Amino acid sequence: ATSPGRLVPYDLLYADGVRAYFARDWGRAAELLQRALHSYAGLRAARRACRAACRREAAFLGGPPRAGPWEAALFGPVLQRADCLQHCLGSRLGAAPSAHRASLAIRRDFERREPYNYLQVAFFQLKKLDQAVSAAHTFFVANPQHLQMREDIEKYRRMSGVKSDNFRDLEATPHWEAYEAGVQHYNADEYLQAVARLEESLTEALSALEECRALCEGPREDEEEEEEEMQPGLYEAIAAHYIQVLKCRQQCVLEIATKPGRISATEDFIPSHLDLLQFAYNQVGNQVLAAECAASYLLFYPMDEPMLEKMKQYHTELGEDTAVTAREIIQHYVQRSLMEKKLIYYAVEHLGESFDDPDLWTPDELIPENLKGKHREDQEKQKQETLDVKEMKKRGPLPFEGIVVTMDSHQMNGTQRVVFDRVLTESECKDLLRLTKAAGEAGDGYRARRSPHTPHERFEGLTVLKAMQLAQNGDVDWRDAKLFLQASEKSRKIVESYFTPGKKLHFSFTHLVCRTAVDEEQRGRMDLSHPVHADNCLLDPEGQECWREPPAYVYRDYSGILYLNDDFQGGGLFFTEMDTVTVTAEVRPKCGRLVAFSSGKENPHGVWAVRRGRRCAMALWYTHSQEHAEQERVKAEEVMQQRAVEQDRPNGRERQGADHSGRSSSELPVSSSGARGMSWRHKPGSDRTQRPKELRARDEF
Ligand SMILES: O=C(O)CCC(=O)C(=O)O
Ligand SMILES: [Fe+2]
Repeated sequence: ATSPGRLVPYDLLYADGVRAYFARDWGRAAELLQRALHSYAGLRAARRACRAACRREAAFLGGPPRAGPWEAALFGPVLQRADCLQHCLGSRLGAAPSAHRASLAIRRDFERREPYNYLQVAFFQLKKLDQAVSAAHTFFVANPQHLQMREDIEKYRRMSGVKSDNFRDLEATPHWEAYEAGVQHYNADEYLQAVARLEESLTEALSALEECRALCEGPREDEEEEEEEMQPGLYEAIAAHYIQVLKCRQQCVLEIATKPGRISATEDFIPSHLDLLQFAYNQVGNQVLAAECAASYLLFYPMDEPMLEKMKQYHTELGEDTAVTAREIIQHYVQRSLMEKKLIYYAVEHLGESFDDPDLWTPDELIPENLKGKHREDQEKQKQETLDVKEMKKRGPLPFEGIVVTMDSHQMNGTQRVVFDRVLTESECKDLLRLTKAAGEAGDGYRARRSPHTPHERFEGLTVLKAMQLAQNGDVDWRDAKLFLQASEKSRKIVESYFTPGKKLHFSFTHLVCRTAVDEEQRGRMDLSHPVHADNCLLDPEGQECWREPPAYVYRDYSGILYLNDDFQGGGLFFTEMDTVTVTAEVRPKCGRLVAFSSGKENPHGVWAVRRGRRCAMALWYTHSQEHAEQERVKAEEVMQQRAVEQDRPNGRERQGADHSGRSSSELPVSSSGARGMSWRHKPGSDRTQRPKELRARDEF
């Protein structure tokens, strides 16, 4: 069955490979699984090649499209193409194409890169560490929510024999690699490199798009049989088929704009390339290319004011004689897309078809009346996001020197997220850690309890007022307590100036929190240190909604976490999509790092298990609402003030505690420490987070 030119169906190889895997025959499993992947790639390549070839042939045989109803012009070519495809695939695959039709379950497995999950284990057992690592990484890229694999990857990272360049994505799409590098350079103001990588990404994306489009053509021999109730006539069948193809082609935009492992696409992928390139070219002094990108962008959004403004500017700079035209490839892209959309919308209006337009730039006049409402909504949403991005560029300087923005929303795949570094010095972190220690040891029962979130950790929390009270009692150092107030205030200023310049942000709650791994209770642990939640609403992952109602702290507007240390294992903060399982960004805590984000449904987040050691951070919540401003802080500041006054007296008192005016701690309002609601289950039990299950026999496929 392995004669050259003849591909063994990948699902057969896969099934055998998985059987060998469960028989712990690692050598055979690895070989079969690799061959399955190879076959799968071969099959896709054959399809691409045949579709491209048959499209050319059909175009040739069909001649130029005749005038008249568009359906008629396509009547002949579609049938010819179907014939051509069968023939081409048959000769390339060495068997009837139907032999390569795998079940939906298996196709899904391959789309999710499941074979790499098995391969990783097999290679590991064979002590082929390099290959195990790249298989693990390849799987993980497409399945970032897979807890088991995450652990394996962490283990690999700690192994001495593992080189960092083994963490390779064997299925990486070139345009995504280039795009991410390009955007990173762009954000770092490295415009030369940005231009190079973004051009590369644009070229690769357009070529991936062509490949994807080619896969839409011809009979869809890889589809489940569609159960058609009524038997349509030939004419209707071909029209329906043709619309199918067009829709499929249009959806390709989404496919190239979706990064493996993410569920939603980066919207407006192609135009956004042009926008970024336009800016970057201008920055490096290449106005000609900047103008060309601007003109190309305007093909998508002819009325875009800022871009029209730039265009005017380029015209002036370059002289009116210099002709500025859009890129040909983009012209072609837009024209073709518009033509296809027109046909699809015609069918939507007259033939009862439905269509989810993946583009946000589709001109209004193309969209049938009854669909306009939804389309407008989408466009509004997109506009808001574009504004967010532009807003970002406008952000004023941070109110403190030395602080850097390490990651912004874009790099964190979301909205209203940011990471600052160097908010605290090492010595300030040390002082604050000492405060947490001393508070924990203070003899007034303020001791670590089981975490409200997990039995595998202890949880200590200290409020600002409690810190002041401990200082008054002489349990902690006054200066450390004061630093607690100051550091949190500094963070507030940073967050305010970054997210809401000119609009006052009040504290709503301040909590210095340590999470400590309970020794001996970490084995087989699958839960999180803090389950995925949003800070101001109750996430409902099934309904994809977030309820702004008690017990959620609905008045919170922004959240900040200021980290104090990194000498622990696990404990990373991560963000997810609304589904609570698709991880979109991760932040590794370390001294002086402040992560801040809006508190709503756009920022579900959680904390990975703390597996060893103690993780301390200041959790900070802010609100625009004066009436929800943190009362404890007002009192804490009063205590500070009073202390300062007393120290100024000629015979200033002792360093700490001696002036305690007889108030007992119980008279002070006690904060509601600990559980802050919002404890939606993480779903480690779902299939996607487990090892692959045994496959069913092939005839059940
Ligand atoms: O400690 C962290 O990194 C996040 C904690 C958190 O999300 C919370 O307390 O609401
Ligand atoms: Fe939170």
